[in-house]
Amino acid sequence: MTAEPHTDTTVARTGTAPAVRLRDATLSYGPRTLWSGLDLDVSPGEFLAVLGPNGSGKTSLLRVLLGLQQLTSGTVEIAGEPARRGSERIGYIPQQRAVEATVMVRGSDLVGLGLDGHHWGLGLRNRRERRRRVEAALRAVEATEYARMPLGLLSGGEQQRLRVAQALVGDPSVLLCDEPLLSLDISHQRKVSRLISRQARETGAAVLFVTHEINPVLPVVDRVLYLVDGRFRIGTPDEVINSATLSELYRTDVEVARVGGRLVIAGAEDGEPHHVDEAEQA
Ligand SMILES: Nc1ncnc2c1ncn2[C@@H]1O[C@H](COP(=O)(O)OP(=O)(O)OP(=O)(O)O)[C@@H](O)[C@H]1O
Repeated sequence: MTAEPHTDTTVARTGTAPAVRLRDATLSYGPRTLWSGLDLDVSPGEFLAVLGPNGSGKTSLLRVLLGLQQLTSGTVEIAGEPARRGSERIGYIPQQRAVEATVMVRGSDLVGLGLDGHHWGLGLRNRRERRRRVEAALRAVEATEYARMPLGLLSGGEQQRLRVAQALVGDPSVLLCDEPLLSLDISHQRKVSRLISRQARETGAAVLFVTHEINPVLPVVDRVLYLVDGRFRIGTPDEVINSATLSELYRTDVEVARVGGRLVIAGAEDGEPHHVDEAEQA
């Protein structure tokens, strides 16, 4: 889609080299095109929320940036270089999968992989610095207490906080987060959102944050990429998450209301992806 609301001019305005750049990007699986003509620049320090119903291609976009999935056409660059597997510039919080109860790897070892998982042996060079950084990352997600326990014995939320620490510990230029708040309680949702946005502000990491629930991150989001059935819009939350734009994207009547600083969306075909749940209001 090429019309005016989708034109991405942030980088041109600020003059900063983009951390992520997609040009005329198309991704198809066989005859099915997930998205096409996607032009997107994400600046260092920017927080971009990636929204859309199930199957709209959000995770696939992250896989493209990770070099795990080839574009069908167009180009993708991370910090000026073509996307490639195993880039140490990228921190990645994958969509959560339960770890088998038999997995004996300790939480602190998982976090350490975020520092030297790309280069076997690097950790031996400076063990003290490595330990300091791992411990700081564990403290940041409040995981110190259980960091020595086997992963398989931890709750889903505890495991998730360790994945967040693993993604942050390497001080990445680009932080890719695939629904990182799932399975976290409200208090840890807030803490993790703030932690990720602080990382963006303080280290200049560009954040792409896939989520079905915009409200926990609304205060820290700079722009939104909203994908629906091959169509998309890019802009500030106000530019994109409004009744007119979402009705156009979903091709059905969608109502968006602001309630106490939160967005309530009704009528989207994916249910109500950003409605305020009871726990959130508590
Ligand atoms: N390697 C693949 N080959 C064929 N189809 C694929 C492949 N990977 C993903 N798909 C399909 O592409 C579509 C988009 O998948 P993707 O995981 O990117 O969606 P999503 O927006 O992240 O969805 P969700 O919100 O459910 O996580 C899905 O219908 C999926 O089945």
